[in-house]
Amino acid sequence: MSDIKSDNIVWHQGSVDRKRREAINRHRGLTIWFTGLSGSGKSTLSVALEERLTGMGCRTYRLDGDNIRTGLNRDLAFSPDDRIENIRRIGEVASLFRDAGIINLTAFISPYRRDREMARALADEHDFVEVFVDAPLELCEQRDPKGLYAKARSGAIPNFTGISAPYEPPEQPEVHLDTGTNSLSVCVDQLVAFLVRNGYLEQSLIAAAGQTFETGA
Ligand SMILES: Nc1ncnc2c1ncn2[C@@H]1O[C@H](COP(=O)(O)OS(=O)(=O)O)[C@@H](OP(=O)(O)O)[C@H]1O
Ligand SMILES: Nc1ncnc2c1ncn2[C@@H]1O[C@H](COP(=O)(O)OP(=O)(O)O)[C@@H](O)[C@H]1O
Repeated sequence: MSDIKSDNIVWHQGSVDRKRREAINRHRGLTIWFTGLSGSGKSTLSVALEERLTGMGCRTYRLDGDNIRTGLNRDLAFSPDDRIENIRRIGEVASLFRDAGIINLTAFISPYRRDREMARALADEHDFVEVFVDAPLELCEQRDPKGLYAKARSGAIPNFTGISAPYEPPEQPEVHLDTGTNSLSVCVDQLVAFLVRNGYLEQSLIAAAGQTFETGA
């Protein structure tokens, strides 16, 4: 890649590859990328979907904005440049998890379309499922699970998404969830149905969990 700062970097290939890891896991490495306003339901959904997938015997890992910002990305705040770098790093981390054969669920506002597309571009086709967690700003503000909208309205938090910073909704997400109207369990069922319908989950995993799904549209 042209933007690598160092010369003399030579890729080192191991002997265990992604295919072998995936064969053991009985599913592909996959990124499920949740995007939406604060309070739209990204964290809640990713936790619930991870619970469901783990119940089927899938290997999963959840990457959540608030958590990652206490560690790997603790040097980043919420300026446009910092958000771009936040999502660039998460795109790379998600790529590592795919290579590990793990279903990774990312819950970041990821407000810029271009950055989400950059994260997608690191994945093979079909290995990146963008989920638009859609709830109207007014509802997110009513929910205000962490009291951040109130702080943002009072001016205590600058650059707050939806109030004083932009959010660019996906144009063609693989899954569009209306969390303003539908319950959490309906949304999780929609997600699982999408994964089954599109061949991400083997029938044997689903059968082992004793679950049945309506996979129609
Ligand atoms: N200014 C501002 N704007 C938006 N959100 C803010 C801000 N300051 C702090 N928070 C809290 O940080 C969480 C969003 O972090 P992300 O890493 O997902 O943001 S981004 O993708 O870089 O835009 C977000 O979490 P969620 O509510 O889960 O979305 C907030 O808890
Ligand atoms: N269908 C739904 N999916 C996800 N969350 C929902 C849904 N309906 C209501 N909620 C509620 O909305 C809030 C979403 O908060 P959270 O998951 O922290 O959002 P985000 O991670 O996008 O900031 C929670 O209080 C959750 O219980």
